[in-house]
Amino acid sequence: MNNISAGTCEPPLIESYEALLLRGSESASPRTSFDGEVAEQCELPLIDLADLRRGGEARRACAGAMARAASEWGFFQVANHGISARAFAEMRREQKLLFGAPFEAKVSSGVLNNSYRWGNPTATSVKQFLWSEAFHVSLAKIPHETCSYGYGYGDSSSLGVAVDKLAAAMSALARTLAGVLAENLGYTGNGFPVNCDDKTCFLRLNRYPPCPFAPETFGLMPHTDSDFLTVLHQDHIGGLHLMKDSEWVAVAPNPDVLVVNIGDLFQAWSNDTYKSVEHKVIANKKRERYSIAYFLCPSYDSPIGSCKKPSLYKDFTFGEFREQVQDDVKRFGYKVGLPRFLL
Ligand SMILES: O=C(O)CCC(=O)C(=O)O
Ligand SMILES: [Fe+2]
Repeated sequence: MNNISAGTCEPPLIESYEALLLRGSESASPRTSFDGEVAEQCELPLIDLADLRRGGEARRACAGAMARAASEWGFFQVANHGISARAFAEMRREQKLLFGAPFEAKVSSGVLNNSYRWGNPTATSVKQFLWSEAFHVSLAKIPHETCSYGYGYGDSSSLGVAVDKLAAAMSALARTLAGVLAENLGYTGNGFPVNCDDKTCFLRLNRYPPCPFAPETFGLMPHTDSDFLTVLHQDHIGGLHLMKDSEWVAVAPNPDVLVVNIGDLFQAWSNDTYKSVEHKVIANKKRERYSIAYFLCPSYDSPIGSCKKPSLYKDFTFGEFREQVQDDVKRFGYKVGLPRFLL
């Protein structure tokens, strides 16, 4: 990393990739290696949230369709979601400025609470390399002074405002969707998930630079999300793939809708009724791609529990789940996830 010239905004992906190639180790586990097949494009189930607001039979049908998609696909798209195109455009503008800042500034200026990541520091072969950079922002605190990254790029107030505004809108939407899905399984409590507020969640700003080794390279490796539910806004480039009936399928990109997926915690709480499905991003040779993900998470000390007895899973808190995931990634190079907690 010593040969980075001042002002270069790109992380040293090529250098790191080539260093891994030189190491020549092909020890990637089979579950993380690229299979080289071009996946078919699919249309995810599309849920019109205007029906939810209509109430009565329209709401019931909408909730039913959402629950079906959550159990058959683990994924769906929502239209008429109520978040303005302007809020996404403003965030995207800030996102582009932020990723356009010098690499050194992204790494060391402390911007967005030191949440910058790039590549895959634990990769032992090119099959595990990630052609992406991201700010994985805990919403516990985004003090506005950490929104400044100097070098004359961007200014603290507009980045902070865009993050706050979008996080609030995505939070409200994620909670509404989680509430409807929980209600569908008989939940009658107030607000779902419990112990979840604006400060326990995460916002992730992703950028996938053009990749000379595409499409044989991951932007993001196959994974499931360690949360209750994720809401994703992507641009028009495409690259997101998900596992459907044991095959990878590509999600047709549509910036006018949001992609929603069930996370591990919802799968556990729903006793496997809703599915936390593996997904990945394939890098693109020519075009850069941006996405924004909101992760609906409870506080670390929250017991996840189950809506049905007997539960398929041991009792665990979100903190215990995260710790186990981190331990497994350190020990094996990949996340084991929910199977660790099966009874
Ligand atoms: O960028 C995407 O399309 C997917 C992002 C994702 O899966 C994640 O951030 O967990
Ligand atoms: Fe994900």
